[in-house]
Amino acid sequence: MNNKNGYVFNVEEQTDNCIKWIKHWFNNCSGNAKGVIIGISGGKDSTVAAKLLCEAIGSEKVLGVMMPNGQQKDIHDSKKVCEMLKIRYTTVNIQESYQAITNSIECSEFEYSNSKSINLSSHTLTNIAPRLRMTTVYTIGQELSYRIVGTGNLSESLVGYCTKYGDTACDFAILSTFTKREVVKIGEYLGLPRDLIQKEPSDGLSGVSDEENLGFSYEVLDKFIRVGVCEDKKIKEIIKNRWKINNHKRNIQVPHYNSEISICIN
Ligand SMILES: Nc1ncnc2c1ncn2[C@@H]1O[C@H](COP(=O)(O)OP(=O)(O)OC[C@H]2O[C@@H]([n+]3cccc(C(=O)O)c3)[C@H](O)[C@@H]2O)[C@@H](O)[C@H]1O
Ligand SMILES: Nc1ncnc2c1ncn2[C@@H]1O[C@H](COP(=O)(O)OP(=O)(O)OP(=O)(O)O)[C@@H](O)[C@H]1O
Repeated sequence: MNNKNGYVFNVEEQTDNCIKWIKHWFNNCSGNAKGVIIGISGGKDSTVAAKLLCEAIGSEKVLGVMMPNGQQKDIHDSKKVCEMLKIRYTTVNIQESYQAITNSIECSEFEYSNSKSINLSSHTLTNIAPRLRMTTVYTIGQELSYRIVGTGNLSESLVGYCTKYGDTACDFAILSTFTKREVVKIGEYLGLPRDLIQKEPSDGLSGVSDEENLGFSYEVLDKFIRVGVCEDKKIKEIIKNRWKINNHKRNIQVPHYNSEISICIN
């Protein structure tokens, strides 16, 4: 892809740089971690991320965690990824925790509400699973001295298609500078099976594809990101609006009224 500023995605160079950065981060910035943990969903992002990790630090240091919420219809893809990459893996089913937290909240009394209780909407429920997965991987990671890998990409991040403190929570985010289509190109370059990296992107939460949820395709979004062009004016506005209203996920607000905060540790 080439834009007015001369941006070209050189897959070979970008993959190489990413692998070098992972290696550097792990060896120098991870606080002597023993390994890394990645949630393996069977989708393209975690598949490509897992492969990059294996190339960078070796498959023996990568632990995959499969976290179905009850039955997951493509769990065979998750197993296939772990076996293909020869990484150790485990399965933690989050269904019981999901039901427990949902019931506990719905059974609690809220003094301000007329009915004294709340029924969680499907939208709110959607974000519970990613936050339980975050709790799961951080718990295992702390116990094993392993660090948590983020698999979020630039496209999802720019339009906020991710759960705050859910799948966005990580110790290092290895795909964060790549658009969705660039992630696929990296996967192809690394020789990953087409059925895994051409799979239709889905959050595995809402029951529909990302593109149905968002109302535009990643092809359109990624072109807008890299080339600055979006032919459909309505979609252009939707994307710009999503970018604006989700800014809070990329920049956490802190007080700015103390312009000079004094910290004396030296
Ligand atoms: N202006 C503002 N300033 C500061 N904070 C603000 C805020 N507006 C909302 N917030 C906070 O953010 C919360 C809403 O954000 P959040 O909880 O993330 O929830 P939200 O953005 O409403 O939903 C997340 C979306 O991402 C999708 N998703 C999630 C996970 C994975 C994937 C995937 O494909 O991998 C997709 C999911 O299907 C859903 O459509 C609010 O409840 C509030 O606490
Ligand atoms: N069922 C699951 N088991 C383990 N990890 C999961 C599961 N669902 C989501 N995750 C984690 O959350 C991340 C975000 O989910 P998301 O659906 O965006 O990614 P993906 O499935 O890898 O790729 P795609 O967006 O192409 O479907 C995943 O990459 C994975 O690390």
